[in-house]
Amino acid sequence: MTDKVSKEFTLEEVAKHNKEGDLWIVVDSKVYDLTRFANLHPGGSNVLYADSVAGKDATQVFFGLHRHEVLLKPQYARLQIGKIAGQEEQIKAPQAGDLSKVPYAEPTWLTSGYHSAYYSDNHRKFQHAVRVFFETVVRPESVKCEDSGKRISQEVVDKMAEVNIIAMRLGPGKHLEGRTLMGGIVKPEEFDYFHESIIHQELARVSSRAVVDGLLAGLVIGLPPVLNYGSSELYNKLVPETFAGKKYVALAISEAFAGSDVGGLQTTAVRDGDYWVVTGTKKWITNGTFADYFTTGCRTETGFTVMLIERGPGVETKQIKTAYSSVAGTAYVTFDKVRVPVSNTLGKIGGGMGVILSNFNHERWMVTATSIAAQRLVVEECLKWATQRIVFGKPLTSQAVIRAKLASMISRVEACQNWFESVTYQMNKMNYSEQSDKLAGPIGLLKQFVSRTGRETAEDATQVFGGRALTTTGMGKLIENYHRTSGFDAILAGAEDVLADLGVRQAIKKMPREARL
Ligand code: HEM
Repeated sequence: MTDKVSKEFTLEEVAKHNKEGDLWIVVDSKVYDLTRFANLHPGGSNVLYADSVAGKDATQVFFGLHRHEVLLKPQYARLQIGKIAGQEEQIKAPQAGDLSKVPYAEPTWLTSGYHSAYYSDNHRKFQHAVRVFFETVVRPESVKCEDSGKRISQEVVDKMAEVNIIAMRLGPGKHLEGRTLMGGIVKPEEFDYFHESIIHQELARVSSRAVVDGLLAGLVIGLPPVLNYGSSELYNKLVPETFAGKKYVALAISEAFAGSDVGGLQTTAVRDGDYWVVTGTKKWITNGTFADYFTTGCRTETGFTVMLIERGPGVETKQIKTAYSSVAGTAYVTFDKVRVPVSNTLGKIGGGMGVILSNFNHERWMVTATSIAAQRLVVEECLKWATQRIVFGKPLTSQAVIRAKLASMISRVEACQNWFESVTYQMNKMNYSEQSDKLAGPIGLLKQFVSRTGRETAEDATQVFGGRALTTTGMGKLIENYHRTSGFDAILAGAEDVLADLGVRQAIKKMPREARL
């Protein structure tokens, strides 16, 4: 006995069902009965009754107008009543963990037949497990939360905690000791920055820009000062509850008064015995709407001091509407005479600038990792679209101007990835203070380069997709999202121009006195 979808028809049989009240079509060898669906079709019913569509093989026109995922949705998949005898489906549904076969859709280290100086088989095994996790657990949540603007559910956070993804997003270090990472694929002492970068890049492949931040980016940037500069009491309190996904942290540095110019901050902490009394405001605080702790930069008598402030009396957060989804929890935070134990000070009193500046490196590096993965996805989308889209009777790829745009996009993402890998290798070889000294400049330059190329790629991709890149649903939805949000990479963790300047200033500082032409 054959089931419904394997029932076989000939094209001649399908051709008889070509009118209102009796409408079949073929897409990629599969026969769909659209008789009842026609009136519900979001693109209207009349397009389906066209001579070139009704009762015909509509594969080409279908893929000019819809993403493959439409056919995979249960409500549409069940319209299939059989297949064409002698034909096999060509466009396979991707399986969780699959590597894309589209050229440049994966970095070379994941592309069959290519080699890498940096990645081992352990990284590949790890990457596969992380991709399966993100595609099966995070992607569905990402789609839901991007639309609703609601924070990521506790259920997903719990699953991330279970495999220690939250802990791993903070990089290698003693905080990983004794933990089973991704089911034991990598030992804590072998976990390196390439492993970490895999997590950031896989996350960016399945998520919108806002979800990348909503998935506890605040913790990734707010917790390291506690790990690196906090007392052992603070460490022992925060590490278990945050890595278990039960408490959230935000980094509260920027203010309406000062963004990249950290020196201009106005939030003040005044000493009162064993307490600081903190008053001021913070703006653009990622995850601030739901954070339990705020790693906060304050002006103190002797300079700038960083401290951990727990949500409690005097702490208020309210959501700021931004160009991306409120799933990121972007907040305006007010501290009104908040009493903070002096033991919550991170680093030396008055030594906050060093705490913040050294913390920036990892954050900026992480932003480049996610930005590069997002750009690569845009390249993949453009290559697919330009191949399947027929204009003036030919695929878009037959237009030299489109090929030139693809050339620029591919070159940019490859340049970014290669520079990123080289910096990541240096991070693996350096301790924290060496990184602070030697990599602040290069990471600043790398980040400004990556965010700039990202916006150029967003522009190019928008031209390739045309009007489809302007709608939040349908063929160009990822391009629309990327175009709308790629600017975040250029601002968050240090504005592009400031970082370019930082990189050059660091280089000038290190110019040898004897250097002459
Ligand atoms: C199994 C068959 C089909 C299903 C399940 C289906 C489903 C959909 C869905 C869900 C949309 C909304 C946009 C999106 O989410 O991508 C859509 C839009 C559309 N569909 Fe279909 N469709 C089918 C076949 C066709 C065919 C054969 C044509 C041929 C002309 C067609 C023409 C359109 C058009 C013109 C739009 C509007 C596109 C836009 O706004 O850019 N559809 N369809």
